[in-house]
Amino acid sequence: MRTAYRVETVRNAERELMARLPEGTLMRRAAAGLAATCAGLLRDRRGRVSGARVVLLVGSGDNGGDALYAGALLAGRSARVSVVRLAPARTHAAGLAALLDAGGRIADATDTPADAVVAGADLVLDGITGIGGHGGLRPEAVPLVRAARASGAVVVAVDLPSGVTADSGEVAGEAVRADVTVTFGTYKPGLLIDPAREHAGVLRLVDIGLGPLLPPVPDLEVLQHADVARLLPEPAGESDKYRRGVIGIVAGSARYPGAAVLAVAGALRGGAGAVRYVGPGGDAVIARFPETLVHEGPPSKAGRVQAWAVGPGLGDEPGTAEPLASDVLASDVPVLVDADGLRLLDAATVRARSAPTLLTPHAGEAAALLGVPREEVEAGRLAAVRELASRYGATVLLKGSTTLIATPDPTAPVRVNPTGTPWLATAGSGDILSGLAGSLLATGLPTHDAAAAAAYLHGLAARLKSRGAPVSALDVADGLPAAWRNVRGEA
Ligand SMILES: NC(=O)C1=CN([C@@H]2O[C@H](COP(=O)(O)OP(=O)(O)OC[C@H]3O[C@@H](n4cnc5c(N)ncnc54)[C@H](OP(=O)(O)O)[C@@H]3O)[C@@H](O)[C@H]2O)[C@@H](O)CC1
Ligand SMILES: [K+]
Repeated sequence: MRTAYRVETVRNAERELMARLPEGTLMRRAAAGLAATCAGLLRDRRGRVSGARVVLLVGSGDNGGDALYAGALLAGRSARVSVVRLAPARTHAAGLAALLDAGGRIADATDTPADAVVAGADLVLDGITGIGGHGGLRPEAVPLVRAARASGAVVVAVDLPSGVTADSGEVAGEAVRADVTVTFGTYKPGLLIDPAREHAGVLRLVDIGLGPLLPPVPDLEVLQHADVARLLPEPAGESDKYRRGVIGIVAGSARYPGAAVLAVAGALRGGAGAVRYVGPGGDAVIARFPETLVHEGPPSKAGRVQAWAVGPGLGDEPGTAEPLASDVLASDVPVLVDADGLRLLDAATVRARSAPTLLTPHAGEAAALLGVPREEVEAGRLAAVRELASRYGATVLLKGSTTLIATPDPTAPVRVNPTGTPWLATAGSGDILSGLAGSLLATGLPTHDAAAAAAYLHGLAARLKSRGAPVSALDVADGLPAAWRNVRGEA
């Protein structure tokens, strides 16, 4: 599992560690890891480090210090290293001295404009701001950062791309776009959540000895194959279909019968022993999946289920979606609410439920629930998912370029789903996810585990099926068994 911690927590751990070590040890460790990564990138690019042109963009804090010490190490290997200081009077003095000693030069006090110096680089090291930065890049940094991007140099961010918000993944104004980010001690939330994540490129974590001093519960966690494999249900020899769990799907409408088929397609691959379908799409469902148990009356009369998934394609006709959703929410089993089911959702009703609720909005639906513009949710995904979970007393899976899962407990880590492909943004793929997550809920997984395992398998199935090409929602459903095996290391 990958974990991320907020700046305040990182600083506390760093302070404790620094008190036990000789001065400067942490920065030297950070710089050594940074220089090793840069050397590897330069070897990949031009075969050797010697003679490579490296430009350091150095701000006024310790982030610049890291860049300067790493620059000194590269200069010691005969790279041609120049530093452009953004705040010459406040540059890390010992780092600058080390660089100059090793043969580096100052480029901001010459006749050549700094952006021209940057334009000639093989590698640009962004040491403008790290965890001490606030707000986007300041105006004097913008032309330099644009020149770095335009030059074709490899851009390596030190700890974080400068200009992104470490704790939230927000980007206020302009920020560095890195090819690689070398981060120290632990990941920070901004490296894992869009829009900042997009600025970070490939992530490398350098161990500076912080691990034992970080608290056991992180702010974010990113599950990986082994974590998801542990969550997936495994039928015991004596399991019959009822013991494996029955999922009830309430989806589709005269206008959107396909949503019923897609939600059932997801549910059939989620491990439940049987899928019950309730709604007007029964004929279409049976035609495609004859193993489904279909029912036309209200969900409460459909027979026993261990979980419900309600919402995909229910439509917005008054008098149809609402009674179905209300009936399901009145049940005493876990309920997943998606799409049209979210439209009329009342926080008090959800909070009063006796069993857990899982909401699976995309940014637009989340914005409607919160009463804010969609752009606000997209810019601040972490705050939005936390706020929704707290307001509704529910687990919330916020879909999108980085899918986030929050529980109502504000001290519990938010999960970030690492799988997926941009091709997954396709009609009906959310319906598959609803069925799949509902099915995992019916097998007895806790809500946040069902949500995390479903998002992971769904994104992986899309990736396996897509391999760079467009995928349809049904392709994703078809890819789920392979994703399941892949997670368990069986394929
Ligand atoms: N602590 C440790 O043990 C270790 C720390 N390490 C390293 O230190 C980094 C943290 O260093 P830090 O605390 O000095 O802050 P840092 O990120 O350099 O920036 C703060 C400076 O920037 C300025 N500034 C702020 N916003 C700005 C903006 N938008 N645009 C431009 N300038 C802006 C602000 O000054 P201001 O102008 O706001 O007064 C302030 O002077 C950390 O990320 C890691 O790289 C590693 O070596 C491992 C060991
Ligand atoms: K940086």
